[in-house]
Amino acid sequence: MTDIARIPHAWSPASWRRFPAAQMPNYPDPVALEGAGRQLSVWPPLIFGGEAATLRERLVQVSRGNAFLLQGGDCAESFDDLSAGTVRDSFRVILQMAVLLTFAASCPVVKVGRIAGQFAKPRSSDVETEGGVSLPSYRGDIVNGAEFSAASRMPDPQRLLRAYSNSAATLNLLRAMAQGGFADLHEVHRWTSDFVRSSPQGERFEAVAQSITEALDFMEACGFDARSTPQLKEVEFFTSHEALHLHYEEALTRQDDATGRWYGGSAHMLWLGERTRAIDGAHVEYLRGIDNPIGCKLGPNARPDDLLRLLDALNPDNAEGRMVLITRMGADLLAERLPALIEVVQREQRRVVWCCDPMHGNTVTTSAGYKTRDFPRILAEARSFFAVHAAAGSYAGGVHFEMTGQDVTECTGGAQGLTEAGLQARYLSACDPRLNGSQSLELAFLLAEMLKARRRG
Ligand SMILES: O=C[C@H](O)[C@H](O)COP(=O)(O)O
Ligand SMILES: C=C(OP(=O)(O)O)C(=O)O
Ligand SMILES: [Mn+2]
Repeated sequence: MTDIARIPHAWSPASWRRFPAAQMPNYPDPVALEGAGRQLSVWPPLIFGGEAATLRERLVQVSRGNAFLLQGGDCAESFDDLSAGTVRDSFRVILQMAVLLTFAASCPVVKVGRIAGQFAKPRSSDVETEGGVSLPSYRGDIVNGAEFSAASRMPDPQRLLRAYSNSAATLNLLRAMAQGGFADLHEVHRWTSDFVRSSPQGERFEAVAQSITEALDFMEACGFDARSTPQLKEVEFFTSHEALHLHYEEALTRQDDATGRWYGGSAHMLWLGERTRAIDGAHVEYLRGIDNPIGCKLGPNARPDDLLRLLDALNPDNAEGRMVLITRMGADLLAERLPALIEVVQREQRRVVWCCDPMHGNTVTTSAGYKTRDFPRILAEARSFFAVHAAAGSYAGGVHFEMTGQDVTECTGGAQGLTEAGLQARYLSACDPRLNGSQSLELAFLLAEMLKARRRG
């Protein structure tokens, strides 16, 4: 394999087309695909380069150990699920998690959703077989439909346009909620959804919310105008998704007038998946040329040498705030495999944010055919991530997880005691199992404890 950055050629938003692209769908009508790309390329970008640059500044603070990254959302957003309710419910759970960490551990939290564009999925197999019938796998709503029928599984370029408009509508609501009063700390009691309120986690959260309200009342009684302080009234919220569908990403790439830099215009942060991070592949080629913060998933088989070559290609200047390394090794393997990666980053003095995805290395399929993850194993990987970093003198900078604000039954375990038999009650995910609102809060309480312990040394 030859590293892409060592092959002399000029980068452009389309230069990825010269390299092998893993996980791309097979479109029956390539002309229609190019047409959809042309349409997207004249529509406005969803984010501005300046916003991506702001996220990089926030990530500099994470890499220096002054803040914590919280990145979460659906495994796969679905077109039909878009409503004010679904967006609001996910957003408020992330707000709740962030406020818990900020309050309990006095740690600023950088909030990034897997939202407003998380529509493309890599799959382990190109085909899915049911009752003796084999069809192309579901690859996310931007490509084809989840329903098991030949018509639905046919890749359709019009879906790129729908992905754009769903993302725009989602982002519009997120921006309104972040800045229009919903995220005001005075509203903290409204962030708990009804089904979480009655759970043990909901009660625990309400106790924290009460303390926050009392702190605000105290500040106001002292004459501090908490109601018009932007830091208390608004939040910064960023979007992200896996940069998998390169026709879509190419079409939304824009050059910043002021700086001449290229930005991916589909989200603030984009990441490389575990299955698309080949050093000679199209996904690395696309991402190396844009200036957004870039994530890179690292599974248990990632070798130190692979990581160095990726960092050379994606961040040749070793700029701070550019790279987020998202390890997803599984609770059993992390302690064995992560130290070598940390060591090479330390030895080569690479500037990165280390983030833990405790979901993707812990997926199992039940005998009834549900993909699930056991909550205690998710917590175990998160704990192990903190412990390994602490032992190496490295900063555990964030977590990346799949969640929804809905009352789903997709991951087993947690305070609700969800069992395998209970999964079928409300298993709604189109792809991987997500934490529900209550399990997400439970994870946040554990993280808060670990952050607090670290702060106290
Ligand atoms: O997040 C996505 C999944 O982990 C990925 O699509 C692989 O899932 P699969 O093994 O069911 O294909
Ligand atoms: C596919 C995903 O992850 P990974 O690339 O780590 O398997 C994902 O984040 O949904
Ligand atoms: Mn997933």
